[in-house]
Amino acid sequence: MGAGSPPLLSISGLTVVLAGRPETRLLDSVQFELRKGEFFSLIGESGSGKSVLCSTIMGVASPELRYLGDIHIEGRPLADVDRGRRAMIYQQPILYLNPVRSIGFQLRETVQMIGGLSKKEALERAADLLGDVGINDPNETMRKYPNQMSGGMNQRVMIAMALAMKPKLLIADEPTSALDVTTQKQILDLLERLRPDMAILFVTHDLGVALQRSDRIGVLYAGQLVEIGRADLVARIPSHPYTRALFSAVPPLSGRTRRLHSPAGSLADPTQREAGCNFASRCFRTLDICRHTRPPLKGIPEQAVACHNLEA
Ligand SMILES: Nc1ncnc2c1ncn2[C@@H]1O[C@H](COP(=O)(O)OP(=O)(O)OP(=O)(O)O)[C@@H](O)[C@H]1O
Repeated sequence: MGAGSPPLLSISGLTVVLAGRPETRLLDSVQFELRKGEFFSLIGESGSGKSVLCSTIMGVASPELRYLGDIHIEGRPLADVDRGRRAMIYQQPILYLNPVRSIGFQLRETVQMIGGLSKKEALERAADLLGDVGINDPNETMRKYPNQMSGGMNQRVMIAMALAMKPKLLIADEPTSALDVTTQKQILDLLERLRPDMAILFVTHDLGVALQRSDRIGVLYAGQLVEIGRADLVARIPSHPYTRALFSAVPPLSGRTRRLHSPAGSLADPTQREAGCNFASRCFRTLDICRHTRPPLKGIPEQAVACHNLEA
C-alpha cells in the first residue's frame, strides 16, 4: 500500500459508553491508524479497555455498549465493511472451537462461508490452510477434534480459520499467553510470516513480545491511549508516567517473558469518570492542570503522549 492510499485501519474519536449512561467512558476518544504490513501491539493493565476496543472493531461488542466516533477499514466505514475483512484470534482457542465437530468440518464450513466452492474444493482449501499455518499432516489433523490437540495446534487452527476469511486486519487478543515458550515463538513467527498481507493488532501483557515483534506500540490506560509510538522509541524513552512505570517495573530486555506490572493504586472506574487526567491519582508528578483538564495525545508521528508534564 503506497503512502497515498488510505490506512488499513483508521480510528478517530472512538468513545465507548454504556447504553443510557453517556457519562461513562469505557474508551475515551481513542485515535490511531494501522498500515498494511504493520505489527502493532496494544498494552495496558487489566480493565484498561483492550478487549472493548477489539470487540468494537470486530463489531461483536456486548449489546449494552455504544460507540461514537469513526472506524474505517481501507477507507470505508465499519458498517460498509465485509465481516471477513477483519478476523480475531483469542487466548483460549478451544473455547471458540466446536468440541463435537472435527477440525476438518469446522474449517470447511468457514471456507464455504465465503462462498463459491464445492464441498470437495472447500476441503482441499481447508487442508491448504492448515499447511499454510505450519501443520505438517493436514489430512490427519482434519479428522481430529479440538480436545485431541495441543493449545498450540488449536491456535494454528484458529489462525487458519481466520485466514480462510482472507482478512486485511487480524486482531490477536493475547494469542500466545496460554502457550509454552517454544510454541509461543512458533505462533509469533507464524504471525510474522503472515503480516505482509495484513495489519496485525496484537493485544499482550508481555512487554518483551511487544518490544521484540512490534513496529509500534500503543499504551491504553483507563480507556485512553496515553502513549503511542515506534516500539524502539517507546522502549528507550517511555514518556508517559504510566508507560515509565510499566517499563521500570520489569528487568531489562533479556528475551524472557516480561509480564506487565502495574504501578501502585487502582485503575479509574470507567463508569465514574472525573474531569482531568485519568492517571492523576497514581502519578508521581501531578500538576494542578492534571486535576481538571484531560491531556490530549500530542507529539510527532513516531511518538505521541497524553501528558501535561511534557508541556510544562
Ligand atoms: N459489557 C460490559 N458492561 C459493563 N462494563 C464493561 C463491559 N465490558 C467491559 N466493561 C468494562 O470496561 C472496562 C474495560 O474492560 P476490558 O475487558 O476491555 O479490559 P481489558 O483491558 O481487555 O482487560 P484484560 O486485560 O483483563 O482483558 C472494564 O472496567 C470492564 O469492567
